[in-house]
Amino acid sequence: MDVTFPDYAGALALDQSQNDLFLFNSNFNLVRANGVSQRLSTPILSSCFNQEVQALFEREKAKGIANPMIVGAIPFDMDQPTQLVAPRWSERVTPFNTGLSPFVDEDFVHQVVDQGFTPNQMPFLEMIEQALSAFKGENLKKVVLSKILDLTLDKMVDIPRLLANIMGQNPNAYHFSVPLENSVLIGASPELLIRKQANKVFSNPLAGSAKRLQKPDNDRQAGEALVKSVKDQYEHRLVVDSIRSSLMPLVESIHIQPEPNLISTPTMWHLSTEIEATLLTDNTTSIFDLIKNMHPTPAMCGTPTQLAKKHIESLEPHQRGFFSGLVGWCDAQGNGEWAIAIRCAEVSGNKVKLFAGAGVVPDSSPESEWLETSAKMRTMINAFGIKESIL
Ligand SMILES: C=C(O[C@@H]1C=C(C(=O)O)C=C[C@H]1O)C(=O)O
Repeated sequence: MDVTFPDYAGALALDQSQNDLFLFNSNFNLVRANGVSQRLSTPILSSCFNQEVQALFEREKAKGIANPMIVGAIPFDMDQPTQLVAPRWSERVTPFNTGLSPFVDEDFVHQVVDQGFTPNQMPFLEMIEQALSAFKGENLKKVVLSKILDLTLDKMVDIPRLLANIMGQNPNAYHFSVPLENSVLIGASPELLIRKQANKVFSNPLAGSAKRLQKPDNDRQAGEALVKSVKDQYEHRLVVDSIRSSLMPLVESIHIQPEPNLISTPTMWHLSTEIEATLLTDNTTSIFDLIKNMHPTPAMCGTPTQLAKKHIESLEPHQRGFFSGLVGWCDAQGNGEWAIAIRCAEVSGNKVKLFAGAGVVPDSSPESEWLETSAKMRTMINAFGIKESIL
């Protein structure tokens, strides 16, 4: 049966006229929200952040909302302002699963009028070389470096239709559409920083990547080679070790898969580890406290965190903003889910920014990191229906 966009949007309860819809969809929760009752832009690391969250929830409760929600985005740099809101309307329902996937809206096509990378290929390769020389002198073990692709498209982007395409093309991802001040942050992330349900927490870090290939045999071999790659296993282990040590002081028990799984998105292979923990009893740890301990993991930043962050600030010519930050929701009862803002775009009218990063360790090669970051941008290039070869 042919599935048209209106059918698909109907199944998603996507309102085609709403450009300011917040949506977050995982295998566990579909959260939709709309309008702004209160805003919270205080940086998450600010000393008054937790008090402000409490005060915001209290004011919502005073309006008669039993279990208010906060939705939005947290930047890569936790000292920068958040864009969080208590919405006027929200709902959390069982996740979207209509059996309509896969859905590709063949008529949703964009042409690229103008494009530019920051940094361009040559300066990107030099940036990676500089990172490689930084491993020699210091205690640096891994640094994640990124590039931005700025696109001007031939027409304004229809956000609900883009979202339907993202969901149809990437059925297993964390789907999100988050209205920001002057743009919409929208994408299909494969990576979960944290889901919290009462005193149970779950995290699913990824690190170590290979591009999917067209021919099934080659594709399978690329996945197998990733599992055997000492470099990628090392890159991955740094992330898992960091999450273990950030959760340890807060949990009663923790279970971490001994070896990573191989997982795939339509465009990439990744090494993936599932982590489950139970918080200490009588614990007042909020999901934001957990985020403060965990974010940014070495999957987005590097190891050791502060040193890697310093290198990112000096090597990357762009500001990441919300890219490689977090998108999600939480409620006043302490539940919530925050995915990492990757495989996504910031869209404003017909202007689009794509982002992709890659973990650099001493065995990395600059050319491979360029190719890996381009491959990661494919998720969104495909979702926009961009046919020309621009990467
Ligand atoms: C930073 C990105 O991806 C992250 C980096 C990975 C890696 O270096 O192998 C893998 C998955 C993500 O944790 C991105 O997609 O932009």
